[in-house]
Amino acid sequence: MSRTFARLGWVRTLKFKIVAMAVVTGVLSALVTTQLVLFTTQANIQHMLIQGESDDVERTAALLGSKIDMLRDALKAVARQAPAPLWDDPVAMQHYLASNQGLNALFESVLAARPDGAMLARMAKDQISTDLPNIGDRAYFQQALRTDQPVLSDPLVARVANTPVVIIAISSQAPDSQVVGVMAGVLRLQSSNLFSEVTRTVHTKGSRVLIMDRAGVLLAHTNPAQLLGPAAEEPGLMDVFNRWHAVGSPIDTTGAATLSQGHLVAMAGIPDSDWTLVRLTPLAAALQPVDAAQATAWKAAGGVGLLVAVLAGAVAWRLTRPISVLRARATKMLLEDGSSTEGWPRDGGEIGQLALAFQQVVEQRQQKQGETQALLVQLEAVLDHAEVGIAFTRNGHFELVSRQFCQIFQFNKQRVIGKPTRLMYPSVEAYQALSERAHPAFMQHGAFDGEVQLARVTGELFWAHMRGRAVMPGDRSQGTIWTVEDITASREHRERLAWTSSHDSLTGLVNRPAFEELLTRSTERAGTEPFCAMFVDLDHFKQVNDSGGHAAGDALLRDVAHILAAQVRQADTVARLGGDEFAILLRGCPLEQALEVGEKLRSAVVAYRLLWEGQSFGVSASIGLVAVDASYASATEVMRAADAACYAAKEQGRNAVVVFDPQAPESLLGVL
Ligand SMILES: Nc1nc2c(ncn2[C@@H]2O[C@H](COP(=O)(O)OP(=O)(O)OP(=O)(O)O)[C@@H](O)[C@H]2O)c(=O)[nH]1
Repeated sequence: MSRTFARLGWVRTLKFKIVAMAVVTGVLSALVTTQLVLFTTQANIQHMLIQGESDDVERTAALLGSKIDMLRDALKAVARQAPAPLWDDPVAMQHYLASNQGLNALFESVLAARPDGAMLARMAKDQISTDLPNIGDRAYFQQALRTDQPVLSDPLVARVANTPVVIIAISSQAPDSQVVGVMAGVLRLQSSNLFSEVTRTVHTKGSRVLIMDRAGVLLAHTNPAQLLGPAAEEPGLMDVFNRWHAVGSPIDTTGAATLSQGHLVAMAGIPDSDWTLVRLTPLAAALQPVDAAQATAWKAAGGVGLLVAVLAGAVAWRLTRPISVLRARATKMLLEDGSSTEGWPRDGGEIGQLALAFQQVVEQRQQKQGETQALLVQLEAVLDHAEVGIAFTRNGHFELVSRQFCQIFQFNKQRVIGKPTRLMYPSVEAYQALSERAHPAFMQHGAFDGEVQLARVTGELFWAHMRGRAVMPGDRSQGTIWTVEDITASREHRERLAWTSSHDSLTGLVNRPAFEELLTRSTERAGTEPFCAMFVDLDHFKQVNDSGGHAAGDALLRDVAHILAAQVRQADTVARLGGDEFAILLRGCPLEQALEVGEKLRSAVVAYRLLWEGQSFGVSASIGLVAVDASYASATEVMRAADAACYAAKEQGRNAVVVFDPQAPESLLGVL
């Protein structure tokens, strides 16, 4: 895992980040620019599309209008030129119609009828027709009779051909303005060249063209099967149609286009007619050019973005090369000893300044190292001449030690540097105990001064006087200076002196001053911790001295001391007050129990025999016992009471234990 991170370390480099940023910025700027351009142009393109569509439909409608005009004019010319007698002569009329080739080419059929509706003649595609029905009931015929202008019929189904048609009709008048007949041209919607060009020409895939009248009847449609059907049902037209129909189906020759029901719907009224041209284009097809333009734009943006990214990346790579050189050279700088001016990047900008700064740092570091080295040599010389052991420690490790320090601990100077200071202590517990002692001292006084038991490398324990002082007061992280002095000998001497001053040299028991001190302290606490005290005086000891000599007396005193000490608890104290007098302090012992102890002592002493140079010596003990409580004001009082009880024991014949009665000190009771 860590190796993977190490391998991907270059990802975190400044160079990579700058190059990546340049690449991303290049791509993003290309994409954002494209998006902005498309966003602002899309609405314009759409508006232009709608405008173009409405203009186109308007132009087409105008064309259709002029075409209808042309048909009207043609029919009007033929009708007006027909001489009046023709209207009474069917054969002549037939000839007249047949002779007008142009008219026959324009219309599906051309007919002439008298004012009563009787058809005189009919030409259908250059053929004279014999089928001549009466058209007197036709609305367009009636309308034509009433005006001298051409009339355009509503769509209707031709009686003869049974197909949807529209008819242009015009009346013919005699010089006296009498209507002599009506001439009509039939235009078959299905095959008429009137609309076919318009409806068949599909500009956009999926678009439909239709022509409808005011009632919404389809006169022309891209699909001829829809003819005469309702325009309202045309997919995509319903909403627009309903709105148009609701305002009275105006024939507005100005083109208009709108987006509705997923279609681009363009409408324009055909001039001089009741008809409207409609073109429906599915939105997807209508906007296809916009989409195509967008796709092209995105592709171009992608290409430009890629190019910009590559260029930006390459430039950033080139520009950040000094950073890589600086990094590599700075890394090498940490490993080498001497200073070298080679390999640093030559750059006029910040990198060059950084490189120069690094070189200066290297030079300064070398200079400082030299100075530090010299200082260290001086320091070591000073340390090595000091009488006490000196060590400089930091974070629990040795950083500097003096010769004397190593001698005390028997450390190897070279090896101990960097090792934990715990090596000075006999155990982990001792190390922790010293830490707990030293910490508050450092906090309070900024220094530690105390006697500590330490251990040499060999494991040998010794007592040391340790002094520690933080290099920076209040901040031990900067290191601590320790001095260590081996005080084992002086401490033992001191302890020996202390023991001698408080113990009897013959028996090793506590001596009188020490016992009196103990008795004083115990009497002061007797109110809460009552105890018993005994005064023991050997009987006829003088005889031992006299018979066996002073040495025998000494031997007996030593043995008796051991016997007394063996009969009491560890917490109790047996003291020799002097001569053959002993005292015992029984801590926390009730009187009854103390009496038992006294009896045990008496029995043990009387049972003991000293064999000395062929002789046997024995003694007994007179014991005075006193139960000490708050009523005793001082140790002297206690001693006096015990002494009095002992005296009473002597008086009563020796080898006895007498309890001091504070109520009747004269007539002591409790003799055993
Ligand atoms: N061997 C020896 N004798 C000592 C020492 N100190 C005192 N004595 C002697 O101990 C004796 C104590 O005297 P006493 O207590 O009067 O003699 P005792 O024979 O025990 O008399 P009672 O107490 O009345 O029974 C004296 O003879 C002292 O010289 C000592 O350190 N060593």
